Amino acid sequence: MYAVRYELIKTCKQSGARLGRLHTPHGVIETPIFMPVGTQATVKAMTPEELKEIGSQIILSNTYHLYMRPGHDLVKEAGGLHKFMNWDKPILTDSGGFQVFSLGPLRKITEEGVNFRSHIDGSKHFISPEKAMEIQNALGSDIMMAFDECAPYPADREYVKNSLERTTRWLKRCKEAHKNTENQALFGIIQGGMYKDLREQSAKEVLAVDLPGYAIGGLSVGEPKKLMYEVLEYTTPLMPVDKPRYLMGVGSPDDLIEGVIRGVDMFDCVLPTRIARNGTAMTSEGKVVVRNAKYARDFTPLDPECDCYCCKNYTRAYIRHLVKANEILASRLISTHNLHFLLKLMEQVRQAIMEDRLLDFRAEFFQKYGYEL
Ligand SMILES: Nc1cc(N)c2c(=O)[nH][nH]c(=O)c2c1
Repeated sequence: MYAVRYELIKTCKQSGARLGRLHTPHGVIETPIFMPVGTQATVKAMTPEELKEIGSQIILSNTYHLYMRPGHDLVKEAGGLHKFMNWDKPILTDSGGFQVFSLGPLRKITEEGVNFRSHIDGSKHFISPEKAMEIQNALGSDIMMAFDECAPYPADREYVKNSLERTTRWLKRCKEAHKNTENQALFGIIQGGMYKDLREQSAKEVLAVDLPGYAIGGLSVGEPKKLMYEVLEYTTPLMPVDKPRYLMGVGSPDDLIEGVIRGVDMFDCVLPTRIARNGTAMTSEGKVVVRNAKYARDFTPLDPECDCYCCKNYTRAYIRHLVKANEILASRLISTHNLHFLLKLMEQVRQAIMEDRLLDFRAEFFQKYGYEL
């Protein structure tokens, strides 16, 4: 019996996309779902109450960052991550591998694990699959990610093959080391870069490890969108239909829709909150870079079709003023809007799947947003 159970509700007749429910110890999640990213135990600029208000069902937090600061032992002493950050809905934690690998020259990979220096103070550290499990067990997340290596893009075939095979060996060590299996679900991660046969090999090896869910890693790492869609096209059909499929690091409106059409159930990305802090909003008519002078006297909402707190109460002119004045409220308002926009988009996607018209919805949305089909 796993801590997390996926229930397939319906498959869209028009697209093959899936409607599901993910049952977790902290509540049921309607899928397909977008997970706001709360790197350091906070979705930047948002309170948990505001996240719930805009419809967040689950959030993601980063193992590497919480290990570095304030430390997983402190979070455990506080009663776990849910209590520490006052969030009583589901939490997914990544394994830390991706952040550690992003440290570039500061890290050294061995079969045992990864030696690296802290991005905060340069101190030396080592994370192994066992350590990644210890940290996530201490955090108490509902879904824990296996310690893996996300191959860079581009990467040569031999590197990607060796890397995926090590990721498989690490996954087996993760499963062995995982405690608290009744309350925390471990997900495996399929790698293999942009090579079809290596994706098939990684899927075969990772899916042979019996787990409650699986992720597709190694995408959204700088490859062209079309290439990501192509890899998804032949990877998701290899995955079990009765378990959730999580595409890591993906979160633009077009990629979410294209991912769902290709059978993905879960997504996460820093994009909506990151671009918000740079003064860019996602709207029903495409991106609005609100700091642009053309909005100086635009007394209309960021998005005329949006019913979020930001769009109901503030104008582009006011938000532009806040951005130019580097006011904290700018990040708060645009983050609120962008997250609401993506969560609302996923609600519309779920409705379109229910009505067997997801491809029609894509055509309508792309036309309005300014995407090319
Ligand atoms: N784009 C990506 C974002 C991520 N957070 C991850 C990850 O955490 N692990 N493994 C991955 O391959 C990966 C890819």
